[in-house]
Amino acid sequence: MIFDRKQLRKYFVMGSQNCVRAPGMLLEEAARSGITAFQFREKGPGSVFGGDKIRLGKRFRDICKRYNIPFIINDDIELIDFLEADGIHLGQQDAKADEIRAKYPDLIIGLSVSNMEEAKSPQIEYADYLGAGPVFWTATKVDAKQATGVEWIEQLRVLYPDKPIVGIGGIKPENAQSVLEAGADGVAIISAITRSKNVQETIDQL
Ligand SMILES: Cc1ncc(COP(=O)(O)OP(=O)(O)O)c(N)n1
Ligand SMILES: Cc1ncsc1CCOP(=O)(O)O
Ligand SMILES: [Mg+2]
Repeated sequence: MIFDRKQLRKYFVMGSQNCVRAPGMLLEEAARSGITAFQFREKGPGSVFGGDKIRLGKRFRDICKRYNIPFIINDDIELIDFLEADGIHLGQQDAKADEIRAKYPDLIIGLSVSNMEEAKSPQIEYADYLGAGPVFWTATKVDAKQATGVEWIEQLRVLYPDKPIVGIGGIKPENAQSVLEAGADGVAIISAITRSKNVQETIDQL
C-alpha cells in the first residue's frame, strides 16, 4: 500500500487487552466510522500469544483490507509476512528501521521518538512517519515515558518540516486539536476509542 500522510489523521491502535467488548466488532465499527489507519498492538497484561495472536491479527487484517485502511503491526516483525501487513511500528527497543527497510522496500515503517536524542537518530531517515509522545499522561502503556506536552510536536516539526508525524498518548476529542495545531499530521488513539460509549461520535469529534 502506498503511504500517504493523510492516513495518520485518525490512527487507531488496539489489541484485545484494550477492549471491553469483542475486538473484531469494535474494529469493524471504528473502520466504518472513519479511522484512517490501524495498528495491531497485542501487548501487555491480558493479551494473547502464538496461534491466538495470529488468528486475531488475520481477522483485523481482513477488516482493514475491506475498508482500505493500512494494517500496521506493532513490534512483531515476524508477523509482517504471516499477516501480509502494510506496515510495522518500531520503538527504540525494537528492530532497526534500516534493516527492515532493506528487507521490505515498500513497507510502511513508523518509528517512536520521545526525546531529542531519539529525534537525532540516523534511523529516522528510514521511517515513513514518526510516532511522537506520549504527548499527554496515559494509563494505557505501563512503561510509557513522561508526557512530553504538545511542545514536543512543535520541536519535531521544526527539526523535520516534511516528515509525517503522529502524536500518541492521552489523546482524546478534547485535546486532539492542540496536537494538530502543534504540527502533527494526525492523532494515534487507544483508550478514547476502546472506551468510547459512541465510537462514531468519538471518531467524528477527533
Ligand atoms: C503511532 C505510535 N507511536 C508510538 C508508539 C509506541 O511504540 P513503542 O515506543 O515501541 O512502545 P510500544 O507501543 O511497543 O509499547 C506506538 N505503538 N505507535
Ligand atoms: C502505545 C503508546 N505509546 C505511547 S503512549 C501509548 C499509549 C496510548 O494509549 P492512549 O491513547 O489510551 O493514551
Ligand atoms: Mg514497540
